[in-house]
Amino acid sequence: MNGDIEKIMISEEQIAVKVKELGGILAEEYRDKNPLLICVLKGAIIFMADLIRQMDIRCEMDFMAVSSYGSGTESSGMVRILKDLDTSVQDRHVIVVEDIMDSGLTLSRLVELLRHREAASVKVVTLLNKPDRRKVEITPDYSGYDIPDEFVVGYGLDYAENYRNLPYIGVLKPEVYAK
Ligand SMILES: O=P(O)(O)OC[C@H]1O[C@H](OP(=O)(O)OP(=O)(O)O)[C@H](O)[C@@H]1O
Ligand code: HPA
Ligand SMILES: [Mg+2]
Repeated sequence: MNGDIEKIMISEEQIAVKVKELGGILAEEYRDKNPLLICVLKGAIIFMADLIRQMDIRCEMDFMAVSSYGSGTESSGMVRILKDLDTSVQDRHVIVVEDIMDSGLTLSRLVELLRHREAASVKVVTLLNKPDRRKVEITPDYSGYDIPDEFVVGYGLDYAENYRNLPYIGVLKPEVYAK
């Protein structure tokens, strides 16, 4: 696992500081709004788990699974709903929680869907943002780190379903892709 990593881009300590900061900002903004945090499975699960514990307010969580990447490193452009929400978003203040905004396709489709379902408000929080890769016009409402156009793994992010359990954000050695 660790041996497959070429470099650590964002350390465990840096992530913790940023997650605490984002949690504090969201708690302030959403106090008394009982927001519904939607975790976009699977990548956002680790971020969601840490973020929600840094929000000292009443809030709820739900989960959605969508897929655009399959097992590769390029978005297919199609966003399929693999698992839908259990909760109605109608008249709810929704915060979509993501690990990364890359092409922006996943989040733009998701935000559109949640607005169509008549959420009171829809905002996006992402730990990582890759603005250079955007294919649609969308900006995260809250973002942890802007990162360069490199494929990253760890802290929920996978390559072919592996490496999600690394506690930091890293870049794989090129030979890993050749396997
Ligand atoms: O901005 P985009 O180009 O749409 O890419 C971002 C999305 O792609 C990844 O998920 P993926 O669909 O690979 O599923 P996963 O979360 O289960 O890994 C990532 O977790 C985001 O959800
Ligand atoms: O850089 C990335 N790493 C892992 N999954 C991703 N999905 C979009 N971008 C990425
Ligand atoms: Mg994802």
